[in-house]
Amino acid sequence: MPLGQSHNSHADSSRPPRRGVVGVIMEQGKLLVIRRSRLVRAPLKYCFPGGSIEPGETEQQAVLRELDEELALDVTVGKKLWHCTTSWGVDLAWWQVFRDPSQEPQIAPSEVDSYYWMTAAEMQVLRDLLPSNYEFLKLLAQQAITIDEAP
Ligand SMILES: Nc1nc2c([nH]c(=O)n2[C@H]2C[C@H](O)[C@@H](COP(=O)(O)OP(=O)(O)OP(=O)(O)O)O2)c(=O)[nH]1
Repeated sequence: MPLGQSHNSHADSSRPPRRGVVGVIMEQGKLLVIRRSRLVRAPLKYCFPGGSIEPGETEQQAVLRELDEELALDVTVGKKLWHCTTSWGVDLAWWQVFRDPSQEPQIAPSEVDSYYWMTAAEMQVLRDLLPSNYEFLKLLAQQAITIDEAP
């Protein structure tokens, strides 16, 4: 959501908690990481592609839409990897996603500054990662979360 637009804040307890999705793509041991644009909340932070679930959407439909909107990727949604509530009170579902590797991501600059392929270890030492992502990476390192190889 661009800056300046209203959005649901966890300070406003009269609204239901916001729900979001994250799409995790792993290829040859590397994760697809985005750097958020300077126009959105948490500007220039690193995270996985994703965003809010719109009314009437399933989690999988929201993952498909966000990967298309942010990176112009036409993906296949795999298994649900994790679920958490972020420090902002967002109910966040983490899904594994597969792309056709011949399809290069094309960033939507209003939402994404840049993208990177990183190992979990490289990602874990980023200083500007969204907080819940450290927890995700810790569980991945402990093999409490397992990501399937691309088919
Ligand atoms: N995209 C994304 N969001 C994350 C991650 N980790 C994490 O805690 N979040 C939080 C930040 C937001 O509160 C929420 C949804 O993501 P967002 O900020 O990108 O999306 P948004 O609400 O602006 O919605 P949208 O306009 O893109 O649909 O999930 C992550 O790895 N990727």
